[in-house]
Amino acid sequence: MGKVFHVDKQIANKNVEDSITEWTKVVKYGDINAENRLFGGTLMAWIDEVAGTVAMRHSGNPIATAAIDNMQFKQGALLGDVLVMIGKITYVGKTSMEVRVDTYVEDVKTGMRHVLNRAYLTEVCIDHDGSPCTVPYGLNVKTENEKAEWEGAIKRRELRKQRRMEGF
Ligand SMILES: CCCCCCCCCCCCCCCC(=O)SCCNC(=O)CCNC(=O)[C@H](O)C(C)(C)COP(=O)(O)OP(=O)(O)OC[C@H]1O[C@@H](n2cnc3c(N)ncnc32)[C@H](O)[C@@H]1OP(=O)(O)O
Repeated sequence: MGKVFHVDKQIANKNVEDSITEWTKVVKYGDINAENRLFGGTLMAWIDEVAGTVAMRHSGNPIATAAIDNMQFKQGALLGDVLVMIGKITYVGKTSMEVRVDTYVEDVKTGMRHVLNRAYLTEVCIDHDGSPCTVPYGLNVKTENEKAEWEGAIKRRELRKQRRMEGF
């Protein structure tokens, strides 16, 4: 586990582009089921890793995934497909961050990308004993898109809170 920041409040802001993370993966034999399709669980693990990397790059701190929203598979990916995964931070709370990960299948002939999955993940900064700690950096929200994501994140946060209060 990396070094842990110990701050009571956020010390500075970072930009969304400071931690944007893009991964390209080719679907290989070890990733597919008997129908030559990418396992959903494998994709979930990759999404988790992309989001975790974004959150670690934003906070400079160890993190844990608290929640993953919305794992709809809009289409499947097949053996040999090229996947592009783009993760970006959308919101920073006191100890948690929301990260959006978009996954596309890219047609290598045309460069066209088709959406496979969109997920929002809640990543929490943790200290040496695994307890939540302050995210050292806030977020500069500059563009209209970034503002819309931030406002959407506040609504999603409320929904998650409500779900937790209802016990699931
Ligand atoms: C330096 C650069 C290096 C880059 C190089 C990268 C290298 C490559 C990286 C690979 C990256 C892999 C990334 C994998 C990441 C895992 O796989 S982690 C493993 C799976 N996850 C876990 O084990 C977590 C288990 N859960 C827990 O430990 C605790 O529930 C947590 C998450 C620490 C939260 O603790 P808690 O006491 O319940 O927290 P609580 O005080 O109630 O809430 C704290 C915050 O979390 C939020 N929260 C808590 N529970 C939830 C929930 N269920 N839903 C939504 N929000 C929640 C709260 O709203 C609150 O937010 P703020 O208002 O403070 O912003």
